Amino acid sequence: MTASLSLHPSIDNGVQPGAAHHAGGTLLCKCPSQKVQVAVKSQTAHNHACGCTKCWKPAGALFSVVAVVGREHVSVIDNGDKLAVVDPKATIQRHACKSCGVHLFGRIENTTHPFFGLDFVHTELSPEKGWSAPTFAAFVSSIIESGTSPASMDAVRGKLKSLGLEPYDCLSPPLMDAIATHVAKASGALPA
Ligand SMILES: N[C@@H](CCC(=O)N[C@@H](CSCO)C(=O)NCC(=O)O)C(=O)O
Ligand SMILES: [Zn+2]
Ligand SMILES: [Zn+2]
Repeated sequence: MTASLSLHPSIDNGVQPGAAHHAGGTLLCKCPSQKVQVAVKSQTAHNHACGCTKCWKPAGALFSVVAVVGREHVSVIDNGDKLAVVDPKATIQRHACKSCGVHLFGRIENTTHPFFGLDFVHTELSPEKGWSAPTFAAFVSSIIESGTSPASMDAVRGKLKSLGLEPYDCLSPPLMDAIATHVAKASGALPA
């Protein structure tokens, strides 16, 4: 791999900072007409590049870029009949457009999951600017599961670091700590 290595079109030339005040926007699928439209009426959080095999990636991208937002801020506003859940057994139920394949939002329905209440969204699907910027890269080693050569991983991690996106092979330490804290409170190892 070379310096022209492409990770995702929204970060390849540098990460754009988010706006201090951002009211949200509308996510659009990639159909030429009758687009699925999903309103997200809040700024997002924990935006990250994700190398896992399950998150939606634009054509040719090695990574998805995905953030979370409270599910109460997410609503389908048009052409919702085109949506279907990609894998009903997955923890994150990704609602995708049946025509173009884009994932409009991923929802956790398990009320005991540490991230219950948060939806996963790809804000590149919105024409609005100012969404929170990605701050790390998750599940980096997972791009091998999609066919990336292990020999490319030094270059991939190097480019992520050069973009200021620290690479992790799971989630970031604060998110892993939050998950572990939730588990410990549920088991009684920590006070609830
Ligand atoms: N190696 C696997 C990892 C998949 C995975 O665990 N993905 C995470 C992160 S998705 C957004 O950060 C996850 O929480 N998945 C739950 C789910 O997808 O339902 C692979 O690459 O497939
Ligand atoms: Zn579509
Ligand atoms: Zn993912």
